[in-house]
Amino acid sequence: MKELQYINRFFLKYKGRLLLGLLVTIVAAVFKLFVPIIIGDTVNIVDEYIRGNVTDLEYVKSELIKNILLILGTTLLAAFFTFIMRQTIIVVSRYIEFDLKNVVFKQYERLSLNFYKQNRTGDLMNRISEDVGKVRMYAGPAVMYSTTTITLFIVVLSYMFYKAPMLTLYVIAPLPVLSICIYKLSKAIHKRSTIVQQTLSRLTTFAQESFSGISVIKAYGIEPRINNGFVTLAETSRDKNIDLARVQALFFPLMILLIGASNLLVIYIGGNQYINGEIDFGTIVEFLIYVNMLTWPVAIVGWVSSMVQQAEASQKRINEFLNEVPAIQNTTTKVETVEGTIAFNNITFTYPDTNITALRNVTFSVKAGETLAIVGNTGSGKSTILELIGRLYDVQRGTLTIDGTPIAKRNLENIREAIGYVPQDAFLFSDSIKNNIKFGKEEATDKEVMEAAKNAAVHKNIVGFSNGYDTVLGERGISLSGGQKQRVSIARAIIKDPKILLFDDCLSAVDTETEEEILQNLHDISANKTTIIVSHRVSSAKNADKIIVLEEGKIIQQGTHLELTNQEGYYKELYNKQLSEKEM
Ligand SMILES: Nc1ncnc2c1ncn2[C@@H]1O[C@H](COP(=O)(O)OP(=O)(O)OP(=O)(O)O)[C@@H](O)[C@H]1O
Repeated sequence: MKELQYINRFFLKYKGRLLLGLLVTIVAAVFKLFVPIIIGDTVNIVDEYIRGNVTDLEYVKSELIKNILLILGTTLLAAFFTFIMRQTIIVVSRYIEFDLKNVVFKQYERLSLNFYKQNRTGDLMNRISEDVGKVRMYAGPAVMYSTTTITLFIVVLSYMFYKAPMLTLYVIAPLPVLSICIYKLSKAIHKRSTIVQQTLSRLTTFAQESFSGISVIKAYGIEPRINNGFVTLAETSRDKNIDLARVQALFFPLMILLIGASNLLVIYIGGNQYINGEIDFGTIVEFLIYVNMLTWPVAIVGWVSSMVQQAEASQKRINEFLNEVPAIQNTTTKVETVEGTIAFNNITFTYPDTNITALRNVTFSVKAGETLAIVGNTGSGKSTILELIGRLYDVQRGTLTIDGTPIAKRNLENIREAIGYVPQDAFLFSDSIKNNIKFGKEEATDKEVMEAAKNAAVHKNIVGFSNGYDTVLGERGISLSGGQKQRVSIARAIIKDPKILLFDDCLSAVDTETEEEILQNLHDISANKTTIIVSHRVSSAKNADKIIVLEEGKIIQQGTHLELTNQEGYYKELYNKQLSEKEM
């Protein structure tokens, strides 16, 4: 229960509703007690009449009608309180589920990129849905059933002992056996359902990947192989489900068996006591109802304890993530304006998860409003520089300053607000093109969206679609070409009107003419912005105020286009190569 202590804060938050729920549960249990008493009383009246102790038929009839009305009234009240009980306790558990999901999601958002490298998406999804769901079962049904059981037990058993102590001892004897059996059965069911869940998730992942990669599967003609893979997984899933169903099928027969045993005891022992004149006939009937009333709560003790165990395991998994401290911390809440001067001073950076040293003693600076281009072979560390500026990772050796202050000492939120980042793989959401662009500025007007799209040279493509800017992208909509995606992603950065623009090789999929158009537009837009363009093309770099050339994490050349084309080296070679390709 140590891990589940985390949930106490939510119990405290909803204490009013919860207390009301518990109170109503107790009242509902007390009302349930009255029905068997009235039934017992009714049977006794009839018994007395049959035995000739009471002869006034009218009196018997009126007593019976009175009792029927009482039973009806009490049952209705018990039902009403049971309804209120569910409305309070179960509703509270839904609130707690909602709160917990939000807490986990917020924590996911706070965690750094490294965390996402170390944990699989499926696992993150499971903890926020499956595990939270299991904890809800503890916060709602487990609390409700435990309260019902405890109250019923105290109320019903005390009354039973008061009415017929010996008979009570006999009839409750099978109940602990029932509870232990159900507990063992619940554990076996839990074990099997975990396996069923795992096989199901493997099956879903397989199907999902097959659908995403359907074009590759068809192009390679490997449908039969994929089909066989699916059938094998489906067979395993079927077998595990059958295994689970077999154990589940034992649950009700076992309950019926043990209730039957208790009923027999009531009839046999109670019958003997009635014959001996120790109890009246109504008590036997009353006890029969009580035994059946107690069986379900007893069975539930086993079920609830297995539910609590599962919730404990799930909360432990959730706590693991909640206790994770984000690698990147915001050290100040002071609101700061960002001018955009960026300086790398002797920075060496190694990725913590792979131990790959991506940058070695890198030193350069860009003044606010200037444009810097970074060129270099693939894997030379270009993207890493942009990631450090966005503080997706913290610098380990050397210093990175923004406007002269080390980046770690600046307000992280302000830094990120000041950056418009276009990643190498443009990511667009399954939403309209307009909303994808507005992602950069939520309150942007349609005119601003169009303006940004024009500057990113994608407006003409968008208006060519039948739904224009409302065209939905992704699974349920159309897919854009690589170049179109890149340009929508550029529009998203432009609309933000940030102080720092970071373009990570985001013109690679557009033709040189469109590239030229976008660069021309950027030139106007970025007049007062610091712009860093990562590219493999000299055409993207040539107009920059400064160009740096990276090789295996080191700066091997830096200067302007003119300076670099006038010296032997990587840049000049690249320039000549791309020039001759263009002429061909
Ligand atoms: N998130 C990461 N975790 C671990 N290693 C990484 C990560 N990103 C990049 N690397 C490694 O760091 C090195 C530099 O990568 P980087 O992406 O900065 O190169 P790049 O110059 O941008 O390459 P490209 O032009 O192909 O995009 C590579 O060896 C790469 O394998």
